[in-house]
Amino acid sequence: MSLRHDDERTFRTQVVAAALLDDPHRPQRLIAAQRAYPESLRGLWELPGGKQEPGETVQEALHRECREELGVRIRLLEEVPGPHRQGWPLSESAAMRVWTAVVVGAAEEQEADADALGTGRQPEGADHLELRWVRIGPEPIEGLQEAEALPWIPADLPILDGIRRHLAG
Ligand SMILES: Nc1nc2c([nH]c(=O)n2[C@H]2C[C@H](O)[C@@H](COP(=O)(O)OP(=O)(O)OP(=O)(O)O)O2)c(=O)[nH]1
Repeated sequence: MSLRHDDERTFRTQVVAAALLDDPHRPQRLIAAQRAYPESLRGLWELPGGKQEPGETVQEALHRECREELGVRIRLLEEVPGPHRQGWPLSESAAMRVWTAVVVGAAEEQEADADALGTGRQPEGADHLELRWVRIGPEPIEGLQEAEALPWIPADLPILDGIRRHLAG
C-alpha cells in the first residue's frame, strides 16, 4: 500500500492569513501589512495572519490573528486554494492557508473599525509597522499603488497571483 503524499502533514508549521478585501462583491483593494520583526523580514509586506495554535481550527486562527493584530472582527469569504492541502508553501517547513475576508467591525472594546484600516494607519499590535490598502482588482485606481509594487515576502508573490486569479473567478 502506498501512502499518498497528500495524506501527510508535510509542513510542520501551519500559517493562516487573510486577504482582507474592501468589497466582497467587487473587490478592488486588499490590506497589506508591513512586518516589524524578525529583523530578516522587517520592512517586508505580507497578508495579516500568523501561526495556527494547537487545538484551534484554521478559521479560529484567522479570527484570532485579525483581532490581535488589527483589532478587527472579520467575516471569512472563501479559501484561495494553494497547490497543497496545507495551502501555499512558504519554506520547507511552513505552509499558509489563505482566505478572502472582509472587516465587519471593531474587536470588542477597541476603537478600530473598517474605516480605521486606512492607508498609513499605525496598526494595533507590535507585529506591523504599517497597514496599507493596495490595488488587487483589475481596474486602475488613481493614487492607489498596485499590490506588487511593494516589497513583499518573496513567498507571497505567487499567492498574490493566486488571489488575483481567484477574484477574477
Ligand atoms: N502572517 C504571515 N506570515 C507569513 C506570510 N508570508 C510568509 O512567508 N509568512 C511567514 C512569516 C513567519 O515566518 C510565518 C508566520 O509567523 P508569524 O510570526 O506571523 O506568526 P505569529 O503571529 O503566530 O507570531 P509569533 O507568535 O510566532 O511571533 O510565516 C504572510 O503573508 N503572512
